[in-house]
Amino acid sequence: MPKVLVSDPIDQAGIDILSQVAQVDVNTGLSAEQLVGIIADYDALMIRSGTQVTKEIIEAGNSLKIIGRAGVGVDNVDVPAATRKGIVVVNSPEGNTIAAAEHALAMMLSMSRHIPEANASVKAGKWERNRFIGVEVYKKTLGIVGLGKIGSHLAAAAKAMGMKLLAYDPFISTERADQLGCRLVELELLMRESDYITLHIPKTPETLHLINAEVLSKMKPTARIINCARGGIIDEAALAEAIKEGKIAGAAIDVYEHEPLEADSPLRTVGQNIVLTPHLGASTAEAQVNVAIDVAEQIRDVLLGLPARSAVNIPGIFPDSIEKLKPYLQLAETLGNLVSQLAGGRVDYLNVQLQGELATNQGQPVVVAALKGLLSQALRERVNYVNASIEAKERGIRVVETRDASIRDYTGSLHLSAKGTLGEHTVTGAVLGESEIRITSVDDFPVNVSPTHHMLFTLHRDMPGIIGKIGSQLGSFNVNIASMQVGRKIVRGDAVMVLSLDDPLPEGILAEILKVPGIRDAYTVNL
Ligand SMILES: NC(=O)C1=CN([C@@H]2O[C@H](COP(=O)(O)OP(=O)(O)OC[C@H]3O[C@@H](n4cnc5c(N)ncnc54)[C@H](O)[C@@H]3O)[C@@H](O)[C@H]2O)C=CC1
Ligand SMILES: O=C(O)CCC(=O)C(=O)O
Repeated sequence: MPKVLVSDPIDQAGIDILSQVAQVDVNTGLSAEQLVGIIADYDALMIRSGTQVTKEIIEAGNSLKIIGRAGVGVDNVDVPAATRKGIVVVNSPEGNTIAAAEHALAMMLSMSRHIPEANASVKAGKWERNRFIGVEVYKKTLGIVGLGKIGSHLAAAAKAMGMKLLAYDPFISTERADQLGCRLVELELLMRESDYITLHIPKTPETLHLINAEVLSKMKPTARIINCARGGIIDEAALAEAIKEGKIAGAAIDVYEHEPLEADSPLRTVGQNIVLTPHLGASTAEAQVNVAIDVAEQIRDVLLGLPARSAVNIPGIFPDSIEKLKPYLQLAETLGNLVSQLAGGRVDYLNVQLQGELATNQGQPVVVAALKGLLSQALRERVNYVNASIEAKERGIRVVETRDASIRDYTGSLHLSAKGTLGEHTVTGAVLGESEIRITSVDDFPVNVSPTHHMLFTLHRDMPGIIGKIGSQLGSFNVNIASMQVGRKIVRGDAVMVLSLDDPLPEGILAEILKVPGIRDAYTVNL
């Protein structure tokens, strides 16, 4: 019988499901070393946010087939390490949406009406009615950062309470924001105009300390901020200082850069203008049953050899023919990611054309893979083969699939065009041999390059000296070029340059490149 380790408190409904197919050991509060010591005995690991599933634990888990996160964020799992080891990571993308949105709402209201301090005061025997004059949220402006599942639910509730809504989400269409009654704006404007700001974004390298001292300084002195998303999105020291110095009116925080919150955290000494809860966003009876059942069912299915419905790292829904399609899925994902970065974040249209032999195949998985790539900048590991189409639909992205079997430049190729904030861009790619992926055109200029982690694309006039100038610009920023190729249709006309780089492009370099005479556009891409 397979063995499942449950290392965080999980609702009994989940344990009951797992027990149908496995021996279940509930062992919470283990240290990382203890987990490394015992994990080799287990086929599955089920966690909440308390367990950090590190590379060392994954490497020691020689029998592990699946890690189930009973919740949304998988930032406490080293997903790349699990993927490399062939371990499926699953989550529950929607099981606690309502709970988290309601917690943010509760935080906003309790902060506005001083509920925690008033409660403590009455329990201490006092009756201080004049000390606790609050403010109403009615007709106030709520700025929602991240208009995904939780942000959208909160928008509906806040609208019903008579609040005006602003939203910042570079990956959501204006139409979707309009539907939710939100005015889509840039972060700076949201920070300036909102009376309440609430964060509902994932923690990624881009969102780490997104709300720093400078961003906090844009807030009105009467404004308040709520973080029920992830610790580390707000710079905690800067937040504590902003409240202590009266630069902002208050904050309500559920999640912390280090959990449990350290004894000497500056947030603990802010005083009465801050409400702190110990990562309770998902802690409702309903949400805990939802996520436990959702994830336990997926663990049970995978242990029975069936696909998982919310795998964050590998496709879970395709039949056996997946082996044949695999290189094309990889191609589609890469091209989707590439075209989303060329077109700018807010893509509202994607055309996927299946060419050659691919046009005669099952197309849907390839389109889904392209969408997964397209949305990966916004949703990271939360977008998977199962939810990519729904996520795209919710973001108002129009998806069109076309086929042209007569295009035979390669056995099978894929042409993607997307329209976003930076205009319409196209990319084509093919699979060479068994599995070698190539980008074969960019904006209809022919090239033949392998995708790499860091790339630079330019649109320029084909004229003497331009390649050298770009080379020296990159050199002056200490960026090493691994390969370079120019694609053009006519001599001395327009051309694209594709550079594969060994290093990420530092900030500011694009502005310098755009100053080079003849360069029309330049894009950095990270694949
Ligand atoms: N406190 C708690 O107990 C809980 C916390 N969470 C956290 O809440 C967060 C949101 O969850 P969901 O709404 O389910 O996720 P979601 O994936 O549905 O929505 C996230 C949204 O953030 C947007 N986004 C991504 N990067 C962005 C950026 N740099 N700037 C602005 N927007 C950006 C995406 O376009 C997306 O619309 C996650 O971090 C999740 O882990 C979720 C449940 C419970
Ligand atoms: O497991 C929990 O209680 C935390 C939930 C959470 O943060 C999430 O689902 O992302």
